Amino acid sequence: MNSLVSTTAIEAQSQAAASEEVVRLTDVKRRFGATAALDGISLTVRRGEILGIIGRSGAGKSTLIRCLNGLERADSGEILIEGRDITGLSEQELQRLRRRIGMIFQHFNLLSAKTVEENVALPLKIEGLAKNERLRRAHELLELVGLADKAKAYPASLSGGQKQRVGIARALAARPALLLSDEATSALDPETTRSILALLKDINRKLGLTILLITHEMEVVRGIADRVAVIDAGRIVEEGQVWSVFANPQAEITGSLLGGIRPQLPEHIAGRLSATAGSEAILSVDLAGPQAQGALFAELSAALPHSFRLVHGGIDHIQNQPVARFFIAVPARDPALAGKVEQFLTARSARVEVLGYDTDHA
Ligand SMILES: Nc1ncnc2c1ncn2[C@@H]1O[C@H](COP(=O)(O)OP(=O)(O)OP(=O)(O)O)[C@@H](O)[C@H]1O
Repeated sequence: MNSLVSTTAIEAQSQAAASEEVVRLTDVKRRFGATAALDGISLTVRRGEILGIIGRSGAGKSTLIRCLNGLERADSGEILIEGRDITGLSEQELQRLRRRIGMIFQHFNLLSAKTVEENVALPLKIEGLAKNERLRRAHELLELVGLADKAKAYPASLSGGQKQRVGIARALAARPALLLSDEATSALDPETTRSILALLKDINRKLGLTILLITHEMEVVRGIADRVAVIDAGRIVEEGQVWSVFANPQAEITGSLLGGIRPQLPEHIAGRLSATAGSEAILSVDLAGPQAQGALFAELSAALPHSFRLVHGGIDHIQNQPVARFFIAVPARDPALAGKVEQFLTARSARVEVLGYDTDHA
């Protein structure tokens, strides 16, 4: 049966109601002594969705993932997997639950003494499937992850990216309802990371697989997630569609995690900004959606000629939505000009901030 839940009528009903939610956490808490590792986490992951959970080291990501697969017990709160609360399950029931949850890890966790096909088939051996069935399924999965020719190889002869492909095939062997990815690309170089994220996205589309991934890299979230939840000190401090959180981060931690992949004011300019006076005012301009396509600056130029010059920035496309961030310089000789430019842009849904005055621009 393709479910964790046993077949009493009431349970079947509640499962149907919750079938679109593979995961639902409500006010989950877990302390270690004085440390609140999880301090009231509530979130949902819908079927077929990819949710990215991002946070700094120590934010609570591993504790969250361990609570989800039952390796850690929550102190309080509710954890529903496919509509069933797992917080009170016995060890034996948790083992059955884990079959519904595939996991991939930063360091792959492959068995070095077993071949690739044996690694992939292992979860099915535990399930009690006959050997020819196990190998048939393993080959099907190796085909899916592009490693059909490595079935007889040992993990030591594979690259990091190939090892993670084996890890993904193994995680999918028992047809899980949920794939948990624990920093699965953190040990990989950027190009291999991109290929693994593309593979996960492809599997998500082909199989409708629900994926919850934890990471400390916004690039990973940007590359694959539908929604993102930002975790800090055991709390979800921000949550939303990836493009919208990238376009308009609310929490300070989100802004800082985004720092590496959003345009930033070049350091040599930032370093010489004055808070009060200079030859140009430097403004940051954030835009998302149709307004971010670029016509806005042409309109600004037409409405207020010679009112600005572009300093830095660009347009990104996230989940097919344009997300733009520019830095512009407005001559300070007319003290009212920066205010007029700001007004023009904010009236058209841009977020504008005066960062300071450039003291050195000729
Ligand atoms: N078994 C434990 N005993 C004591 N403290 C713990 C334990 N597990 C986690 N913690 C503490 O709980 C907090 C959250 O830890 P957790 O490992 O969940 O964070 P994380 O976001 O996964 O960090 P990282 O990215 O570094 O793995 C940290 O302050 C950590 O020191």
